This record gives sequence, C-alpha cells and structure tokens, in this order.
Amino acid sequence: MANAYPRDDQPTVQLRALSSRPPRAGTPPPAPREEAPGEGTASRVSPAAAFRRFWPLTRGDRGLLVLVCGCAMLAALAGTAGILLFGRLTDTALAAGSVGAFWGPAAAWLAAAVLGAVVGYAGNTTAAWLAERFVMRLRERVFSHVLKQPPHFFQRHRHGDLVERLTGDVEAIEHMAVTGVVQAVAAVFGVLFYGIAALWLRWDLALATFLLAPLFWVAARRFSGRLRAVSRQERVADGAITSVVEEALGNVALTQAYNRQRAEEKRLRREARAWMRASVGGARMNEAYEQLVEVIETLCVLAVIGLGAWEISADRMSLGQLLSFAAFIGYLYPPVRSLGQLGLTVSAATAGADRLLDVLDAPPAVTDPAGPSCAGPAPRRAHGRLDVQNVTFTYPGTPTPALSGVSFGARPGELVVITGPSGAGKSTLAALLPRFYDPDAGAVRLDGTPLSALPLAHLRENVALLSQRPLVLHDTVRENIACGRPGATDEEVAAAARAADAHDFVSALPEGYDTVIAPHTTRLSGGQLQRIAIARAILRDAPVLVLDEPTTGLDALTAHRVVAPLRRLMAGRTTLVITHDLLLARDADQVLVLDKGRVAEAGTHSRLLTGGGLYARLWALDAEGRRATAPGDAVSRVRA
Ligand SMILES: Nc1ncnc2c1ncn2[C@@H]1O[C@H](COP(=O)(O)OP(=O)(O)OP(=O)(O)O)[C@@H](O)[C@H]1O
Repeated sequence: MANAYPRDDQPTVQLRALSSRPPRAGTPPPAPREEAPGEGTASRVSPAAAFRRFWPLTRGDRGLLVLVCGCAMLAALAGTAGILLFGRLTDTALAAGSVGAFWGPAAAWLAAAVLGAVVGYAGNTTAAWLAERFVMRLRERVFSHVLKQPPHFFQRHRHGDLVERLTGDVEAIEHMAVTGVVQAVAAVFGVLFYGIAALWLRWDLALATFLLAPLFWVAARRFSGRLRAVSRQERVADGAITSVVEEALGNVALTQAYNRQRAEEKRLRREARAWMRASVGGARMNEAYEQLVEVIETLCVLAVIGLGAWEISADRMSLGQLLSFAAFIGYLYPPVRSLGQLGLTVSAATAGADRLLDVLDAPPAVTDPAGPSCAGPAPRRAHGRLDVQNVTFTYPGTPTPALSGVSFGARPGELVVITGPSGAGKSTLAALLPRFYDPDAGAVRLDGTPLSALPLAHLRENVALLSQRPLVLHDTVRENIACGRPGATDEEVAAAARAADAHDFVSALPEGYDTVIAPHTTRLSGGQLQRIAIARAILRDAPVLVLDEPTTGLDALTAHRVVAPLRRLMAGRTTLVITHDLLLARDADQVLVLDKGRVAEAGTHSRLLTGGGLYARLWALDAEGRRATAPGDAVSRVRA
C-alpha cells in the first residue's frame, strides 16, 4: 500500500553545485508498522539497542559504507567550491561586465560540478545497493526464523501481519541502519562545510542566520509526534487490509458457499476507510509541515537579503558575496533539517525494530542438538523403532496439558492406529514425531535415540508426515513430487507417481509432469493432490510414516482411490495413522485410544473390542455411521 508521504527510500548525497532551488531535506521516512492488536504498543527496545541488534547485518559492507560517506563528503566539498566560484563569477565577470574574467571561474565551477556528479552517482548508487542488500539480508533472516516457528506461532499471528513485518518493518529498520547512517554523515558534512564557508564569508551574518536554525527543529518537533501517530494508524490499516484480503482469498470457497462476499467486502471497506482517513490525515499534516518549513526558509533568506542589502549599502559587502552567502544558507538549512529529522527516523525505525524483534526473539520450538552430532557425517537411515515414554505436553499459554503420561512403542514396520474423541490429543502426539514440539516431560525415541539428540534434518528425512491437507508448492507437478527427495531423476518421480496411482491423471494434464500447480489449485481434486503427496512420501522413502487423517474430507470414491496407494506407501514402514475411521484398525498391530490427553486403552482391535470400553463404543458408533452410508461407501467395500 503506498504511503501518503513522499518517501526518502534511498540515501542521497547532496551534490548539485548550485541549483535554482536548494535541495530539500527528506520528509520523515515511513513510520514502522503498528503493533498487531493485543501486542501492546510500548517500545521495549531503546533506539541504541535496536541499532546494536541490526547493525551487525552491515558486516562485510562497511568498507563500502565508508566509501559512500567519503562520496558524501566530496559532494559537500564540491558544492561548497561551486558556491564560492559562483560568488567569484558574480563579482569578477558579472558585476565588472568582463567576459575574460568569466572563463577561469567557470571552468573551475564546471570541474567541481562534474566531480560532484561523479561522486554523487557513485555514492547514491552504492548507497542504494547497500540499502537493498541490507533489506534482503534482514528479510531472509526474519523469514528463515519465521519458518522455524512451531504451528501455534502461526495461529497467533495473522499472516497479513507477518507479511507486513517482513516488508514494511524491515524497510523501516533499513532507514536507521544504512540510510540513516549515510544521511547523518551527509548532513554533518553539509552543515560543516556550508557553515564554515558561510562563517568564512561573513561570520557576523552567518551567526545571525544560524540563530534562526532552531525554528526548523521546533517545527519538526511540533509535527513529528502527530505525523508519526497518523502514519502508525495507516500502517495498522495497511496490515489489516493485507490480512483481510489474504484471509478472504484463502477461504474463497467458504466465502462463496456461505454467501459471505458482502460481509468480506464490508470488512475490506472498513479497513480501507481507516487507511484512507489515516492516509489523508497524514498527507494533510505532511503538507502543512512542508509549507511551514518553506515559510521558515523564506524568512531566513529574506533575513539574509535584508542584512546583505544593509551591508552592501554601507559598502561592507559585494553583491557576489551576498549571493554566495545566500546560496550557502540555502544549502545549509536542508542538512540542518535533515539532522533534526534524524531523531524521528530513528524513533520510527525503533518501533519497527520492536515488531521485528518480537518475531526474531520468539524462540523456535525446537533446535538442532548442540555439539558435533550435527557437524559429523549424516547418521544412517533409521530402522524405524519408536518409543514414546511417559510423554507430557502442554501448548504454550494453555492451562491444561494436551498429552499426559502417554507411552507406547512400535517395532520397525508396525502399524499403529491412534484414535479417540475429538480433542483427545491425537494430532498433538503426531506433531511430536517430526519434532514440531518437544515434550515437556518424558521422551520420544527413534531406534533408541531421543529425538532431541538427532539432527533435525536427519530426523525429518526419517519421519515423513502426510497430513489431511496436502502440501502443495507453487511449482510443476514434477517438482511437487521430487521435493520428497531432492535430486530424484524423472524416472524415479514417475515410478513414485505410478505407485501412488497418480501417473495416469498427471500424464493426462496438458503439460504432464510440467504442469504448474499452486496451493488452492482447482486443476486437481483433493484426492489427486493427496496422491501427489503420497508419491512425494514414497520418494522420500522414510522408515517412519505419520498419517494424520489422510482420507478425511475426501468423499468415499475419492478415498477409495487414495487407500490403495496408501497401503503401498505403508508397506514395510513403521506407520502411525491418526484416524476416526476404524476400519483400518483391524489391520493394525496396535490400536491406541487417546482420551483427554491420556492413553485410555491400548491393544489389538479384537482385544479392545472384547474389552467393551471406549474403543468398543467408538467402533459401534463408527459401524453405525458405516451402515448409514454402506451402499456408497466404496472404502468399506475395498477394505472388507
Ligand atoms: N496450537 C494449539 N494451541 C493451544 N492448544 C491447542 C493447540 N492445538 C491443539 N490444542 C488443544 O490441544 C488439545 C488436543 O488437540 P488435538 O488437535 O491434538 O486433538 P485431536 O485428538 O487431534 O482432535 P481432532 O480429532 O478433532 O483433530 C485440544 O484441547 C486442543 O484444543
């Protein structure tokens, strides 16, 4: 969303030797994104602490930063020389009416302008490169950190808000760490050179005009707070608009099915109105500030001209001196303004830093084990023996444990069916196996080694997860399958697709395996996507498989097409199937019935059935449901 304020995206080096209008200082940079509701608005990091946290990202580029600062210095120097030469030209060539006196100062002025242009170009383009590199690095770091977050992190942060943090807040921090530094250096050199030159020309006049400088500071102070407030409101609305659009597009089928288009449009309009109000308010405030500064500048120039006229009338100053002096003052105020706004830039960036640190400091739920195990040679493929011992787990911020004292084991190649009422903790147990979470107490072991002692990459190569909603990458069908085992050949991909009963429908697509699919694609049905996910899992060839409701949400016929490939996938692997559909339980080596986070019953299907407990009741309910759908229940028929 465009910001209403003119943006100073790139650090600029002042270089024009003399222009019809003095360069203006940049307006305040965009304020950072507002905190998401409920996250609090108080800054937790000081500007210095925020700077220290992000400054290390400039490592490797600091030599270039020094070069940019050097360019800024040379540009200010060239500007100073140009103004002095302009004064000389006025006095020698113009006032005296001598063409001969024109060439010398004109050539020197041109040389200064060319030098200014060259260093300005070099400085500005390098600064732009450094700024974008910083943004790129920071964004990559935040993105990589976000990708390590546990599932509950994404439930607590709206996706739109995370997108805003990865874009707007990252840029706000860049304004402090790179652009801010370059602008500060450029402004300091500008103030120094133009100020010294003005003092050198007429120290008394210079001091008189310097007295007016605090007016800029007062104006900046008066407006900065309000500007920041409306800018923040704009960012809040910005984030909300992104979230509304993203949520509506993500749930477009639901929106249409429940005729929620109007409601969604209303939601968007509400946020867009808030954004518009803030945007217009910001534009008004910004314009008022700019115009006030213009008036102050005019006041300063008039004061100089007034004093100059008095000095010329008393023969204490030449016209050339006065014009040079006025030019210096014109050039001097923008860097003064720029320095005044630096505080604003930094405090705005600090709020962005706050939001980003909120994400960066969120600890990943799991980390690789410390020590040499990760650096050493990759451990061999696991056999697939699983031991879950007395595991207890509570989701962060929730009062009751989702799992309490859960224990069971599975030998390589065994099939364990995990069932139980809704909310019993089945999916939570599944999430512990690829280590999305670590248990608070107890241990999960693979071939006798605690999962926390295995390198994460190795563990996830050995434990394949197939969830109810298949993962779809925005890529070709081939890549969607091959990501199960990077480097797989086309033949291996096709063989996996055949085993998953996907080859025929993939081959029938207009571009076959090269057909591009995307999340929420309508090109493939739910069952077809699930078969692509099965092909991926077959290619991965992990010894442990976790299937979380793999056929839920599919109609009976589609589920039937999925069951056969699933069986091929499960063959020879330790498989944990989380399901409410108990037909598979008859084939299981072990059935685990969870209730309220505890193992209520465990054993074989027939033993549990004769026990007459929770499992028997669940089976009876399931059988009743099957009878009701018996004529069309293809899965039942296939399995029977
Ligand atoms: N991210 C989360 N944060 C907090 N609590 C959660 C989270 N995910 C699940 N829970 C809670 O943990 C408990 C177990 O949930 P889980 O999803 O494991 O149950 P389930 O047996 O898989 O249910 P279902 O069969 O409906 O999928 C529930 O009380 C649930 O509300």
